[in-house]
Amino acid sequence: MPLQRLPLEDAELAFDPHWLAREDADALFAALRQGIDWEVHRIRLFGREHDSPRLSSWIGDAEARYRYSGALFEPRPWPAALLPVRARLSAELGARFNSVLANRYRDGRDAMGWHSDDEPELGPAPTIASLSLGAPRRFALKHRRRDGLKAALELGHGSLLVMAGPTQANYRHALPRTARPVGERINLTFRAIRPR
Ligand SMILES: O=C(O)CCC(=O)C(=O)O
Ligand SMILES: [Fe+2]
Repeated sequence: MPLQRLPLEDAELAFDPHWLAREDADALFAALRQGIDWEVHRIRLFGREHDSPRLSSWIGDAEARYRYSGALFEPRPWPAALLPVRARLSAELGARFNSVLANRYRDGRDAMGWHSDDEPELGPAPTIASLSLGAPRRFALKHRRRDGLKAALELGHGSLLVMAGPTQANYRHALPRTARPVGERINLTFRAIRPR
């Protein structure tokens, strides 16, 4: 099934719940869980440094340095398992991704707070391709200025969500904590970074 446009005013979203076949998603999850050097990134929130509540790795081509939540990240090299995924995304989306932020949510306490991916390195209308593996989690979006404009969707194993155009300028998004018992999840956000 191809990517389906999701109707949400002031956003440009496309979704495919089964972008990766089950077996391919299983294999990629296992390869990344074991093959990435997962770290706890420090993030700045309201002027204070904290450990982020998840494991992360910033991966990319050498030029893809990235300032994220107040810290500068030098990219790690691409794991072999990600190269065919990057090539397929680039071909299907007509976008040239040079980096990916990998996040691993160990259980329902791991999460990501409200933010927009609007760092200057991404440019004004970035195309960000978000591939999810493992346990399904709820992903929420809310408009930055227009009260009541919001959406939520479940990002399951092998699903692809593409956020493009004005989405980051107009919306924040989050991966909320949950008290439900949930298994591990890995999310990959493919990005095109323009070096400063
Ligand atoms: O885990 C997710 O689905 C969200 C990740 C995200 O928003 C990000 O990496 O910027
Ligand atoms: Fe994000």
